[in-house]
Amino acid sequence: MALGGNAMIAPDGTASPEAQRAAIAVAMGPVADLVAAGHDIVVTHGNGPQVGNLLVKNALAAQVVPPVPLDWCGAQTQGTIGFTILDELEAALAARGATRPVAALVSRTRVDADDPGFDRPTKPVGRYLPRDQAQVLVEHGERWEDRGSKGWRRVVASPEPLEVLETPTVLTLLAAGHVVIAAGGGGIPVVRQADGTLRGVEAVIDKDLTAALLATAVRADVLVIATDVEHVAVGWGTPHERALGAVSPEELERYAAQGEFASGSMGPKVEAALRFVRSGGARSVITDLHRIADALAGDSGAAGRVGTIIENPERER
Ligand SMILES: Nc1ncnc2c1ncn2[C@@H]1O[C@H](COP(=O)(O)OP(=O)(O)O)[C@@H](O)[C@H]1O
Ligand SMILES: NC(=O)OP(=O)(O)O
Repeated sequence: MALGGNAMIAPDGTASPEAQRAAIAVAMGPVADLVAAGHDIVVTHGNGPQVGNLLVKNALAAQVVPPVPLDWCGAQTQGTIGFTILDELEAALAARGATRPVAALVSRTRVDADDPGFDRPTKPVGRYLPRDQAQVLVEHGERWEDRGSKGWRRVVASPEPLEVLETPTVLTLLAAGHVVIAAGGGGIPVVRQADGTLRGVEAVIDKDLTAALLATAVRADVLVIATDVEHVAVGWGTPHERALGAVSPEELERYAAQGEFASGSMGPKVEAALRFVRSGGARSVITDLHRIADALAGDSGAAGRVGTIIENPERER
């Protein structure tokens, strides 16, 4: 399951520790319901808002303490978000009378040092700012992008995830009955050097794309992409908006090629869902975090099928 970074801050974007803990406590309810129902789950979480905030702290404190690179910031978000998820998921499981051990893994994701993503930043991080304030930071050398109605957002390099290096450990923990929190923020980006050693690199990997990779590697039955909308839509934000329920990979690929899904938000989710079923996974589900149980059960809500469901036609249910 990939859990959106926005599910881990307050709806108004407040990212104080109290607001993050409260949001994560809410987010762990639906996850705990699935665990209590007997599912084995690996959770990958986002870190876009949080990692961007660490960059701001770096910049403001640079005269006092040395700034740390972006891979360190990513590792820090795995620590703080992982720690909070552990607390809140354990509490939510206890409230349901379910006892399952939970483990949060500091995890690295290998990327290619020559990935074109290093030259073309695409990953939105941190807070939204009005255009004039973003412009000042652009003049100081930062890359910012117009993200629509919410304002402008900083963008950083986001190379393709190639391999979650902790996959064997995830499998060991799953086999031992743990709920596993892994590859948070898409994983700490590392490259393999000529001498075989690893080196962290400055980037933020898209957690949905990493989730597809990890779900394939652990042979998950289903990739769940939990976000804040119940359906993927075509014609999104227009008078012709139409929610997608059950959709074939071919149809979804066609819409993606027509530019229906925004980069940095729904685009990577759709791409991740497609990659998982194209790599042999049975089913991908994109829906609101609070509707995941209904979507997995195949329920029909008042307005029809809950969630956007992409089935692999080559896999029997
Ligand atoms: N075609 C689309 N259908 C539905 N939502 C879309 C679409 N294009 C962009 N979005 C936006 O994508 C958002 C989810 O992406 P994002 O904010 O990155 O989520 P998360 O933090 O949960 O990973 C939705 O809240 C919606 O505003
Ligand atoms: N790393 C990442 O994809 O984070 P968000 O989902 O929070 O953008």
